[in-house]
Amino acid sequence: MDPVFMNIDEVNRLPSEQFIKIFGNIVEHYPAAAIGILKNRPFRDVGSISHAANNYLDSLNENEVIRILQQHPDLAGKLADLEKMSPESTYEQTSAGLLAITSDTKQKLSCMNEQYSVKFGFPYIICVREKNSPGEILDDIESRLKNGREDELSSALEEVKKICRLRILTLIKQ
Ligand SMILES: NC(=O)N[C@H]1NC(=O)NC1=O
Repeated sequence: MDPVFMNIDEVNRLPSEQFIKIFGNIVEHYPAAAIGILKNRPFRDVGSISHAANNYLDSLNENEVIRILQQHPDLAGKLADLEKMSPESTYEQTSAGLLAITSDTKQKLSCMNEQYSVKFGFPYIICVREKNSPGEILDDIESRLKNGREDELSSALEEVKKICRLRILTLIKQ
């Protein structure tokens, strides 16, 4: 991922198309989020960008939320194998150690991912940069598999917000 470090004044001065280009993947493959927060400029600080993104995400209906969840690559899944993930996801999954797991762990993860999406109708999403190891992620998916659909839908959206916040922080010089 090419790091872009801007300060908040530079962010506020960016032409709209540039803003959308740079912030277009703060929500995975969903540039509509960057477009949706443009009107909130000028931002006071990095926190207010992430606040605007959270408000945008909270304004979406269930179908739109599910569409967003479906944009995320599975953890250590097919897209990772094919090296076809976005630079942001590649960075995140690498930093959580997911691209260097044993085939046993990979198989467990794949099996639980499958159970999860069959049960809930959307993929398992977690902000992996907040987890220390693949083992912690396996424990999380195992425990979340026991939840009901409504709870999981809102947990998944909260995880998208965490991923989004960390992606915004990566772009801004503080
Ligand atoms: N499935 C899923 O949670 N994917 C992701 N999570 C994260 O932090 N980056 C991703 O690509």
